Amino acid sequence: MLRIQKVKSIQGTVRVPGDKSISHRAVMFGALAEGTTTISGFLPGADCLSTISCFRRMGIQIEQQDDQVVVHGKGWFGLEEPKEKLDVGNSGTTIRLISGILSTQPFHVVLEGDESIAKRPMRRVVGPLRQMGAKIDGRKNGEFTPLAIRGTELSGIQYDSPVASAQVKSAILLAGLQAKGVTSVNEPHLSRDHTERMLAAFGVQVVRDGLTVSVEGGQRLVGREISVPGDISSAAFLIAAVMMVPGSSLVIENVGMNPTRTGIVDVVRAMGGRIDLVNERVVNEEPVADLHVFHSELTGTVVEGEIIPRLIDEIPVIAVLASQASGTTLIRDAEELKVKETDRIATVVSELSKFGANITPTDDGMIIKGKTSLKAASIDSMGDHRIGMAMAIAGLSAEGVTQIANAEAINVSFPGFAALLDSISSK
Ligand SMILES: O=C(O)C1=C[C@@H](OP(=O)(O)O)[C@@H](O)[C@H](O)C1
Ligand SMILES: C=C(OP(=O)(O)O)C(=O)O
Repeated sequence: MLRIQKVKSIQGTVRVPGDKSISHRAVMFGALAEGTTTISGFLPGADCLSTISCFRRMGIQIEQQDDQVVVHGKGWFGLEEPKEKLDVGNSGTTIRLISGILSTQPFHVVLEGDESIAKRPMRRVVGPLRQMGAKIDGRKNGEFTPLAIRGTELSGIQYDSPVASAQVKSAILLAGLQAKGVTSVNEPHLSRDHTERMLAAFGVQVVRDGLTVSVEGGQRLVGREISVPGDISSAAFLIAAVMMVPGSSLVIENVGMNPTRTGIVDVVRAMGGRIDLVNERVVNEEPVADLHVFHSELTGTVVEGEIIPRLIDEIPVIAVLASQASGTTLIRDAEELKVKETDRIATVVSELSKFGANITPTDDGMIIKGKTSLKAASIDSMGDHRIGMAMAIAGLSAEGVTQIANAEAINVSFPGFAALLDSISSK
């Protein structure tokens, strides 16, 4: 149980843990590369540890201590058939990206995860991988886990993805690296492009043409050093904390500022919030900056269209911010929220309503009317890390003591969240 109290102000200079998307990819690509990959700034959260454990079970030697990781890659076909099922835990990124990799491997694997993973749609990757020739089975004709994959020789496809999903795009491109001919993926809006950037850093040729990205089969990856920036999706909770508590200001150093991820900064600024970018630089093909965040009075906004994939994981905390902004905030085109760790339209609405917020669900998002004064509540994260953290932030400006059950889910992406928040709060 996590307890959160109203705070007087948020102040300090901090770093957030490493980017989850980049950490997963660094381990996966390191395992498939020839030679050693050394990762610093790795996120030692439960999801990325699931990725490490899956590759260890396939015979890859990986040393991990806190945020330092060494992966002893054995080349694309150096993986071995695991003796047991692979457990992806709570991680959608692990199961979807690994499905693309395993579709090319000459062995049989069963993939499984927790209760939340069992409800998340898999045909979005299973369908296109089958079109490439992959042999994949799963409950409800491959829609749900457990998935059983028997790798084989694949052929490249030109895939028009109905969703802007980096997990779908990445699974297909990874399979495409060992498929005959060229594989390309087109998406309705640009989703996060860490796979494309990191493959290039590992020596792979990746061709982008607008919203279409292509790779040719038969390419090899070469091990290297990767420095992972702080996760903007984790920084988002601290940005929101500053905006919620009058008189606050905070420096968040070394945050990944990949433009496919910075929707949160754009939305907070559109609401009237001040975030200054300092010391902007590029590390391993990824833009990075220090964020200077200042408390500001916010007004409601509309969040829709191409920005949605650029802030999809931040919508729970944007809803919290919107409850403290004057006027109405509309969030549209975000039906993808329904297939995350929980149905995040339903869980944000149910939990934020408990604080007294004025929030209504819609088919593809939510409507929040502000500004309401929040009262402490008894919250359930429902096993969803982002719901747990978003509600903790709401608790910072609520009268009384907020209690968050199942708060251990927060370790999925932000180990040390509660202690970090405490260290910058004055009560
Ligand atoms: O590729 C990734 O690392 C991720 C992609 C997104 O999911 P979708 O691809 O399902 O949009 C995001 O929500 C998830 O937290 C991480
Ligand atoms: C949706 C998320 O992750 P994943 O899909 O990897 O479980 C998330 O971190 O919010």
